[in-house]
Amino acid sequence: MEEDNQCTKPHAILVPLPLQGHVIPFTNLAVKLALNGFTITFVNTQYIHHQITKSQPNNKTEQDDIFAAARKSGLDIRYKTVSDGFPLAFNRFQNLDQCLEGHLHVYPTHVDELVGDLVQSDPSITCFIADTFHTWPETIANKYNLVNVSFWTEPALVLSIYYHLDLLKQNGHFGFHDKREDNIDYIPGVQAIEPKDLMSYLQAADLSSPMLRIIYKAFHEVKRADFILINTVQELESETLSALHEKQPTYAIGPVFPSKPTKTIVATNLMSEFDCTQWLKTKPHGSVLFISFGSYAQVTTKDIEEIAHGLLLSKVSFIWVLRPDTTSYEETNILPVGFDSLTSKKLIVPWCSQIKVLSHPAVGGFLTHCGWNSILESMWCGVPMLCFPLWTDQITNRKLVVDDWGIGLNICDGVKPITRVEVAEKINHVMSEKLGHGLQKEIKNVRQTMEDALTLNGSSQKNFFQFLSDVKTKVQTRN
Ligand SMILES: O=c1ccn([C@@H]2O[C@H](COP(=O)(O)OP(=O)(O)O[C@H]3O[C@H](CO)[C@@H](O)[C@H](O)[C@H]3O)[C@@H](O)[C@H]2O)c(=O)[nH]1
Repeated sequence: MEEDNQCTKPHAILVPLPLQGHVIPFTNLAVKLALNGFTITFVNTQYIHHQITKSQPNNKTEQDDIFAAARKSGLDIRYKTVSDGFPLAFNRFQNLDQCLEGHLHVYPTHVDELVGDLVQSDPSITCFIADTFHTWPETIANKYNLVNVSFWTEPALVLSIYYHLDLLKQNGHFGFHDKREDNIDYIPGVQAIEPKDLMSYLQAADLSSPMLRIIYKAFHEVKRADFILINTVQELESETLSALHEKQPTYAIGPVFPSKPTKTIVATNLMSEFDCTQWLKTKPHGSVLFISFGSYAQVTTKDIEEIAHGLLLSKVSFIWVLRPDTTSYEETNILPVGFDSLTSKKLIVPWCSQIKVLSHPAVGGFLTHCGWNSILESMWCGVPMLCFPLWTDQITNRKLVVDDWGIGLNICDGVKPITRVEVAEKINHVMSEKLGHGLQKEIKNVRQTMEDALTLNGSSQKNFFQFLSDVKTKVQTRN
């Protein structure tokens, strides 16, 4: 019996991109797979592991192994760390290009070595689940005869655009200094989209940046994956998903959250969390605006100043997550003079549990940089958004939120700089019961769609079970 179980129980190695917005959905996926009979070996970089343990309240037993509590609860999740090639003290964000070069050339060698050791010591390992942004999954999966699964942590729309870079190039919308400016209407499953809504990397002038080289390689690589998992919902992006599915087996399994999103048993925070619960308790229903720009995007001091003044003009209560590196790695005093004085209307924190804050009934709006996790969490909590996209997929995600789904507003038109008056106006629109009624109605529908997708017969659950079954078949037929 034991032997049979060993043979049929799939064992997957999971390797997220070493960034907060990727580690969170990967951790949730690990738990979801383990709850459904997988053995998991989860691999974080030593740097990510160090950041997580540093951010934990003292004396927590899971400090050395973030999955210790999950294992105690019966889940078979093992934990490994790997070097990304840089010393722990190296500032990866401040030296982004150097860090990306390392990710292209050094990090894969370490992952390869680790996977080789793991596979040799444990032949039950059959499956390799890596972030789509990694540039080497095919090589490693092939070398060790593992089923190759790509996990995409952004919307299907964004995947589809990267997937069809060749079409964008052929049609002159990408890869040229004088690019076409008309709509892009030839990507399978994607409605006509304006070039200004493309991800920032595809709008950049430098065509040989390390980031673009990663993109070329990663989206060449993904085409050889056996399966693609996407953290989205079928009903929200059905045409795009169908078109992708025609190319490769693609499964929309989102939102990939813990079963109780506000009570996760695995530590993932890279920064220490401030508890906002007591403060929120004192606020009326729907009266608080939450503001966060995710884990690493940077904002100009000028924009911070306009947002700060806009907040004061709007007169709403708010929680603002201002990471110490929000504007730069040197500047710490970024708020306008006078803004920082304590009033009961505002709470400024370096980091908090975003999902806990968004789930609180006092929160009525979210000024967000449009990271995909933030969007999924806001939709799940039924909180309308004010969109302030900064770079990468956030630009394209904004289109989904504002133009396609009608669950958010633009903070500005994206051409002219943001102004405090406009910021205040938009905040009051989103937060007003009357003016924000349309947004609230739409977001309730989206929340229902997500909830339905996660029921036993819902699309995400069915897709997930189909994936489990397909992966098992594939494992059995590996040569
Ligand atoms: O105080 C905070 C702020 C954020 N979060 C969490 O951190 C995650 C942030 O993820 P996301 O909103 O996606 O933003 P980024 O950290 O910027 O994520 C990166 O990864 C995402 C997924 O690939 C992309 O969509 C983004 O553009 C990219 O910047 C979310 O789960 C938040 O709940 C907290 O828990 N507390």
